[in-house]
Order: sequence, then structure tokens, then C-alpha cells
Amino acid sequence: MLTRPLRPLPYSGRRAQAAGLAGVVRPPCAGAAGVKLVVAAAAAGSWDRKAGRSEAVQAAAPADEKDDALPGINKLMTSTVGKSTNIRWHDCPVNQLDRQKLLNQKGCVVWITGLSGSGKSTLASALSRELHSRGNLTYVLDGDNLRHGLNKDLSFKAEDRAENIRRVFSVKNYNNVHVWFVGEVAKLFADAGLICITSLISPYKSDRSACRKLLPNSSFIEVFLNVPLEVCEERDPKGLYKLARAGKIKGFTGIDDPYETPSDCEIVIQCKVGGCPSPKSMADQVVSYLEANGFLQN
Ligand SMILES: Nc1ncnc2c1ncn2[C@@H]1O[C@H](COP(=O)(O)OS(=O)(=O)O)[C@@H](OP(=O)(O)O)[C@H]1O
Ligand SMILES: Nc1ncnc2c1ncn2[C@@H]1O[C@H](COP(=O)(O)OP(=O)(O)O)[C@@H](O)[C@H]1O
Repeated sequence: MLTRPLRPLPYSGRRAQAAGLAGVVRPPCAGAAGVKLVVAAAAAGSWDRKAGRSEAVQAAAPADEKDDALPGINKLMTSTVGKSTNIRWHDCPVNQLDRQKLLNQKGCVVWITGLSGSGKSTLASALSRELHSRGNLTYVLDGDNLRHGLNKDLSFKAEDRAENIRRVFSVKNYNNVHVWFVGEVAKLFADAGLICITSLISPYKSDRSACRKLLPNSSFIEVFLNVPLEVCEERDPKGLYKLARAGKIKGFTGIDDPYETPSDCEIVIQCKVGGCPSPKSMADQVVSYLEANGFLQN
């Protein structure tokens, strides 16, 4: 719900904002076209920034609000998150509920986990296609694809795993920075109102449950593709199992690195030797869950 009227105006710059001089804000949701927005009340010099923030953000209001600001310059609330100091949360006047209303669906994350070759990417594609044809907006985050771009510097080698741990030193409960990173990105997509489908092996329970905790109100839906290792190995579309068995790939999930079976997932898709549901029927199983739990409407 829009709480303040908006009209376009030239962006006056971060510094002017920080000083509270122009009363002009450029919400982070301004969009790719860089639309400039201004709070009308603020243009009259009266907008209360604090009032513009969500309750959650206000509740988290930091103790380090400074009283030593320059005279005549509005004080701004800043906080420290991880290693980022003096940062400030910028609320957007259009919130998740507004976006969900527009899209007539509820933002969520469908987290597909399973061994390499279990059919995660296949299910993600089938599900995305099915939902799209029903008029639902989705976005697929595929672990393999992300490793081509955003996470291309993260490998599976021991030294990289150590580097991962070093990087997320301040983030509790994460063994795998790649999984944590995808969880955070998925959270943003869900907040945008989309049905975000992730497709990652995500072998460790602690990482999956830490990602679950990022999402509110049961909007993290864990789908376990329960496919026996021998089926995945038989498929071996990339020849990786053969390489792992030959000792040419070290730390391969299911071979010499563990896959921790989910125990608290919302959906299990069962596959047996000699009999797997078709991609369409796997997708239908997930669609039924989303429908029954009110995610496909608003
Ligand atoms: N050591 C090792 N273990 C497991 N998988 C490996 C490894 N090395 C490379 N690969 C390839 O990387 C793909 C898995 O990427 P993910 O991002 O899904 O993995 S993870 O969630 O971080 O465990 C995975 O893709 P999928 O087969 O699509 O699952 C593999 O092709
Ligand atoms: N339900 C299914 N039945 C039969 N084969 C499947 C099924 N799902 C996936 N496959 C096949 O298994 C292989 C691995 O699928 P993929 O989606 O790439 O798995 P992952 O992303 O988990 O590595 C592919 O060759 C794919 O065609």
C-alpha cells in the first residue's frame, strides 16, 4: 500500500540525502530506468524519515545513533551489520504486499536439493514453465549457472572451501558461502514477489536450515529430490561421477563428500531404480503444494 504520494524529480545525490538537505530520496526500487522519485511531504521539508521506516527496521534501530552530528544537519540512524559500518537501511514506499497484489501471488523460495544428476535443473525448468503458463512470475537460480558468473571464483577445492569459510567468518552456521549467497539472492527475489526456484545440491543440513531462517512465514519450501545414488551415477550426464570414482575429482558429493538427507522438508519427490516420475509430474507435485498453501494467489 502506498503511504505517501510520489512524483518525479531530479535526484539530488547521496550527499544531499545524507545531510537531509533536499528531502529527496531515491528508493532502491527506483528501477533499471533510474526513475527519480521524491517524497512530496519531504519536498515541503517535513518528512519524518523514521516514520517512513518499517516496524522491523525501527525495532532494529541501532544504539549507535549519533548525537554529535554537525549543527543544522539532520541526524540519521546508522548501524553496523557484519563488517559494514555506518550503513542505513533504505525502505521502499512500495512493499512486498504491494508487489504481491500486483502479481496476484505470494513471494517464496522453492529450494530444490538433491545429488548431482538427480534432476534438479530439469525440475526447476519444468516447474518454471508450468507456473509461467498459469500466469505466475518465477525466476530460476541454478547453482551451476551462478558458478558461471556471480560465484565463479568459488570452486569445490579444499583451499577454496577454506577461503569460503574465511569470507563468511562473521556469518554463523554457514559452511558453504555459495549456498548462503544464493539463499540471500533468493530472499531478494521472494521479497520482489516472485516465486524463486533454486536448484543447488546444497548438501549440508546446516546450510539449508540457515537459508530457511532467512525467509519469513513458511515461504521457504524445501523440495528433496530423493534419487538413489546409483540412478544419478547411471545418468552421469557430465561424466563427473566417473571422474570422481577414478579419483580425478576430489570431494564429490555422494562419493567422497557427504549429502545429508533432509529430514524437515516440505516436499519429497521419490524416485526408485527403474522408475522416476516424469519432469511434468514432479512439477505438478510442487504446483499442488503451492496451490494448497495459497502461494499462487493473493
Ligand atoms: N566436488 C563436487 N561436488 C559436487 N558437484 C560438483 C563438484 N565439482 C563440480 N561439481 C558440479 O557443480 C555442480 C554443483 O553446483 P552447486 O552450486 O549446486 O553445488 S553446491 O550446492 O554448492 O554443493 C554440479 O552440478 P549438478 O550436476 O547440476 O548438481 C556439478 O556439475
Ligand atoms: N524425472 C526424470 N526422469 C528421467 N530422467 C531425468 C529426470 N529428471 C532428469 N533426468 C535426466 O537426468 C539427467 C540429470 O538431470 P539434471 O536436471 O541435469 O540434474 P541435476 O541438475 O540435479 O544435476 C539429465 O540427463 C536429465 O535428462
